[in-house]
Amino acid sequence: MTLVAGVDSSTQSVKIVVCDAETGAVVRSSRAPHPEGTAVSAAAWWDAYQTAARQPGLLEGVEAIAVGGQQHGMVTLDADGGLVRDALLWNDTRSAPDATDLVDELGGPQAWADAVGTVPVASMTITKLRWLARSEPELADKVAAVVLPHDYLTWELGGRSFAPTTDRGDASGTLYFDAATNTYREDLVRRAFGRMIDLPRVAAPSEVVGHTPDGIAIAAGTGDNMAAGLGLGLEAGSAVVSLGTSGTAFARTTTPTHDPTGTVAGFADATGEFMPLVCTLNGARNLVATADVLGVTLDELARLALTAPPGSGGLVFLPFLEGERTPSLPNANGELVGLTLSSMKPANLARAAIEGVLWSLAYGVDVLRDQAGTISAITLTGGASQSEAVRRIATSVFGLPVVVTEAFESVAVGAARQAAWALSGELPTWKVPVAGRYDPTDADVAAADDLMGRYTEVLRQHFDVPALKG
Ligand SMILES: Nc1ncnc2c1ncn2[C@@H]1O[C@H](COP(=O)(O)OP(=O)(O)O)[C@@H](O)[C@H]1O
Ligand SMILES: O=C(CO)[C@@H](O)[C@H](O)COP(=O)(O)O
Repeated sequence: MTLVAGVDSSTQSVKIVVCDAETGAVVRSSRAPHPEGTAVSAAAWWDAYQTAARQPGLLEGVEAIAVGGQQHGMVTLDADGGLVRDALLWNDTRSAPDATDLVDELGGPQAWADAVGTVPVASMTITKLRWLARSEPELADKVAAVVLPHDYLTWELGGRSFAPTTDRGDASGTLYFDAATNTYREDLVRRAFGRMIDLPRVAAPSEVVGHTPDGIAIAAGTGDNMAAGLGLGLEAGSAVVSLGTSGTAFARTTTPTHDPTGTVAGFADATGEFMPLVCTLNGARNLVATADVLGVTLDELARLALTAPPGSGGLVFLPFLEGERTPSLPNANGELVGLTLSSMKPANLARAAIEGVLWSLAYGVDVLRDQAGTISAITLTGGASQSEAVRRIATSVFGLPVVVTEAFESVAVGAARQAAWALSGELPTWKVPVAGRYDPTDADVAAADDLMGRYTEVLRQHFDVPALKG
């Protein structure tokens, strides 16, 4: 059996899977936690990878490996390859004013949508470059190169024996890469940082970029969402909704998108096509926080939520516990609206948290449809997709068929599939372990419409969101 490995280096942890290159079946796996916080040393991710990889026999017989990594994080290297400062992560909002400045300087949101397919918000690497140049000029002076989390791990995996590489999927999240022409926009780097820096070479989707000291072929790797797309075999016409630390909704298109409202980011995927994507800062952790407040486990939260009616008795939970990126409200706090003697029940709060987190992505799917065309089903993935309540409530929030998988590390498996592609030169067809499909009833579709109306109205009343659809 030919074996390949995939790595998911995401916000909260690293996961490694070893798969049969022919079928994709996972034969071994391991994981290790990442440090908390929105500014983290990239060395800690490499340490976590090494801890997970030390599991006896894990990588035995593996012939190729690839890394899917959390997107956008700014990893700064000096001329000797040392880390200049902690990486600022995708969910670090300190560069929000820099995003506003960059949007204005280029001539507004449409100019950015035209240039690189995406309007800057604090998550994007380019805004972090500007923040660094403005806020820490002495450190900025030391920066020779900037790479993304997956680029850094790929480089370390190769024992730093080749120059850093990236792929067009992850590069498209920097906002100084134009995925329509596959070129870096050096003018935008200079605009943000004041000078040019070394950037990783953009490898082809099925390329072997180097080898580990043990002789394992290393594939290009990609962003975690792009890897999940590969792991789930995403095709045009459906969307993936991921509930990890972030919430994301993304589709696959053959042409680039350019959404000037900033809701949909015009990223590239890991196959050579495009991946329009909506991302929120508030995924699974809002559910964890709600379970904590209610003093219950995540399983109990799910059981409780399923005892409440659709609409949670009138409770509306705007899930902005970590500020928000889509819509762009970096300084927002969450809101719980509609408290009455009858609605203020633990079960309603449990369900409202799930409805709120899913609603923000249902809103995203609505806008995604405008950009990507028909979306006729949703596949759920990410840590919180294992919640029975999330799975069952999703149909009455999206009003669409919802496909769920067995417990499945879609990012790590997608990275492994890319490794198999690089090894053989053929993208293998792997079976996705689908556990079930929930088709919405007429009542679910009506509940989804009602929820969308109520949430959009509360959002409109409580926050200034000029580009709000509907
Ligand atoms: N049954 C569940 N219900 C809700 N949240 C869950 C459940 N299982 C795991 N999670 C949450 O999912 C998150 C981890 O998901 P994951 O996709 O691995 O995140 P990331 O890729 O961002 O590190 C954690 O916050 C964890 O608490
Ligand atoms: O910023 C984005 C997508 O644009 C996030 O989706 C990050 O890629 C982090 O992902 P998770 O750690 O939540 O999987």
